Amino acid sequence: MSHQSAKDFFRPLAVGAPAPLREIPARPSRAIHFFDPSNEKMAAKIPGMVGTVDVLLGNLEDAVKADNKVAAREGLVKIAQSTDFGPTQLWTRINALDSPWVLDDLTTLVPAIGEKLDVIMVPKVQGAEDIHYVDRLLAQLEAKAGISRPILIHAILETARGVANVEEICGASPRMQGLSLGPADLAADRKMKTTRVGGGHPGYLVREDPPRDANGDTRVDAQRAVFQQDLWHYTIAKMVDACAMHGIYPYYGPFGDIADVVACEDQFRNAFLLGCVGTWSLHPKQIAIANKVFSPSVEDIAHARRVVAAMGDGTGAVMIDGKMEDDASLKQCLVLVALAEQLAEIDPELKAAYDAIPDSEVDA
Ligand SMILES: CC(=O)SCCNC(=O)CCNC(=O)[C@H](O)C(C)(C)COP(=O)(O)OP(=O)(O)OC[C@H]1O[C@@H](n2cnc3c(N)ncnc32)[C@H](O)[C@@H]1OP(=O)(O)O
Ligand SMILES: O=CC(=O)O
Ligand SMILES: [Mg+2]
Repeated sequence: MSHQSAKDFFRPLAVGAPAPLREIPARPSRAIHFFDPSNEKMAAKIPGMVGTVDVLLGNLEDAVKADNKVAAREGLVKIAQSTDFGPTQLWTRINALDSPWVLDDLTTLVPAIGEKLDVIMVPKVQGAEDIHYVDRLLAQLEAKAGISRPILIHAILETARGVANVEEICGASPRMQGLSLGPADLAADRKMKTTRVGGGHPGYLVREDPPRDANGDTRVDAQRAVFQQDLWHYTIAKMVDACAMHGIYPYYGPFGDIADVVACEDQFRNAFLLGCVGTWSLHPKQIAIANKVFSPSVEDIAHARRVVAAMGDGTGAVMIDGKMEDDASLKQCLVLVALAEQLAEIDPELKAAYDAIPDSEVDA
């Protein structure tokens, strides 16, 4: 394996390409909303969705019919050129690197709309070599088109090899913005015996121990509580650690049961609690769920502010409501407070809710 020297890591990979970023900005991205630019009805709704969602993503890969790949690419160019995205980020998901479409995706999109594209999502990433390929090609295309700032890369974690290589993927380029879990492709690649797009499975469970009868014999046939488990816990946790280590951002991915808004909210919340900053939205009704889940609750912010106020210079230990707080719990509270401040800047409703927290709930 060859190793790049540290001094070369932040050098542009093509003469005339913009300088790589040293830090990936923490921009709100609670929902990455997918649309198919070749679907005229869906595409017509996109300009009206600006400002209602943190990220709009023109999807060119799976879920776009093979016959519509060119129309999707051209549709995205048209929408991007004719829309002012204001505070909303514009992302795209290109086709897989081994597909017949991806080269044209990149060589078309960067010159046409590169100045408006914030992030390119790359599916089915297997290892650092896939990121290096896209990195160099983007630098060449940016240089040729005179793009003023680097387009960032987001990888989908959806192959067993990608999961095994997750740390090297995160650190493969200063363009790396983040990772999303791709539970549908990952399940297929791992040969999991499921048929769903994300979410849980009733067969993946643990069962309460059997009771004993008067003779002390176990009654395995007795009614026993079962607890459904999270199929995605291991991968999400591994992804979160790899992203945190490299200063980039982890996201849950798709939740395919559009009608089950309750389980969708649960899956999103598990990801939020484990450290993810956002998720995908496949249908307009998933945007509100994502925005709610990935914004800290008013109760959490009230508590976090109390801890910050009580902890003074940030050292030592205090008791609040019978619980010990110290430097470490303060740091968790500061994560939530910083996120709330960032979201309040772009979401007036959230700002009003956080501003309405009475001082009496904050003063220790
Ligand atoms: C495993 C993976 O790779 S996941 C990522 C790839 N998958 C995707 O991107 C899927 C994106 N979403 C979709 O294709 C669609 O939402 C579907 C197929 C899931 C459901 O579509 P429909 O059956 O049309 O949904 P529904 O009838 O509820 O749509 C209601 C309205 O919302 C619109 N709509 C649906 N999805 C979207 C969307 N993602 N963005 C914008 N508008 C949408 C519909 O056009 C429809 O408009 P109308 O009221 O003017 O008729
Ligand atoms: O692309 C997403 C997935 O789950 O597969
Ligand atoms: Mg996939």
